Amino acid sequence: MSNVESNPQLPAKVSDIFDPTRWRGVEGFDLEDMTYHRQVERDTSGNVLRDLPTVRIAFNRPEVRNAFRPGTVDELYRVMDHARMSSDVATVLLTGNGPSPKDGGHSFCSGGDQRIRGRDGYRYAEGETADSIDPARAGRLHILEVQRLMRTMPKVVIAVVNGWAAGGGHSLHVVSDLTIASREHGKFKQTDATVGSFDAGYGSALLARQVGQKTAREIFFLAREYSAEDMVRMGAVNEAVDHARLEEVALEYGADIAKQSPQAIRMLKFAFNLADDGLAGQQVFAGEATRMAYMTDEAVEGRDAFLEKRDPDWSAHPYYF
Ligand SMILES: CC(C)(COP(=O)(O)OP(=O)(O)OC[C@H]1O[C@@H](n2cnc3c(N)ncnc32)[C@H](O)[C@@H]1OP(=O)(O)O)[C@@H](O)C(=O)NCCC(=O)NCCSC(=O)CCC(=O)c1ccccc1C(=O)O
Repeated sequence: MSNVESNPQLPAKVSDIFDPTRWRGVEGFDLEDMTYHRQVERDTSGNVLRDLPTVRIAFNRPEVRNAFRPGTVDELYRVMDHARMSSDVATVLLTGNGPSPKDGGHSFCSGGDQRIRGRDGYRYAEGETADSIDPARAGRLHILEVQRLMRTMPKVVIAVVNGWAAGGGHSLHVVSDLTIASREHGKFKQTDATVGSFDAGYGSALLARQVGQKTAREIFFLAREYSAEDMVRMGAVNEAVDHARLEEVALEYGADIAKQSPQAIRMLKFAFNLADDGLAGQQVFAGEATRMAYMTDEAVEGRDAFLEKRDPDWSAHPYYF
């Protein structure tokens, strides 16, 4: 064992392709269904030298193919929002831990946990099954709130599909900015309609933008299984990668993203979203345009003139054309 690997500060190896030397656990979260790690640089003894700009958020219920229950979605929202508000984070990797200790199956996410699905949405439960549902708490469909957060956060979200992406898990890959998938274990299947559910928002309409109307309808209406290579051909996945190298390649993507201007990345992300997101997309794009305007001397003059109770002097600021 090398010096690094024997360092007790290393996080637990939460997944087959997780390299503990590249990460530290993010403190302050008491997580049951998710894991949350920050990329770090370590010295030869394994001590952290500095944080690097990528975080890793992972589903941690591999025994049920990383299906999500309401508590999972609560945790996912909290860590995703923390990543959104961390001003030195450029890229979020969303993935699944595994393989399953029960049968060795690999999964990214298999969508809503069908065992605790009620008539009003997914129910909070003490245990794993329907008999432990909390009758006092209403059902939730708040994975859609996570989708909106992923879509509107000014960072690049990469789905790192290490196994099954099914149902609502398929939708999470669709709403991610980029997707890379395991050549051996990455599998895609839109099972919503099979279980009487339907993502009639990003999961279907945005998918149609990515792969075309006929192909998107095939994916939903036939609920067939597709490989990572199939999805690359269709245009829904950026790259199929050897399983052993999947997280390494994801970090290479993150390193390339970190070389670009943060402002350019967020303006580009919001520009890519704008037409499909309508006025909500325009609002997000326009908010960033306003932030940039506030950084100019011209906007500072407007604010200062108000505070100094004088007319603004725009003479130094031409009508650019
Ligand atoms: C993913 C599979 C294709 C994998 O198949 P396989 O490798 O053969 O494994 P299995 O033996 O089937 O599964 C192993 C083990 O895991 C359990 N399990 C798997 N998936 C789930 C699940 N989603 N919920 C509960 N349990 C699950 C399975 O029962 C086995 O347990 P054992 O005890 O060991 O028997 C396959 O597993 C599969 O098809 N899974 C179901 C996929 C699915 O239908 N998901 C739900 C789709 S609906 C949805 O996700 C709604 C989400 C949502 O909230 C939403 C709401 C409104 C609008 C939009 C959305 C949105 O989609 O986001």
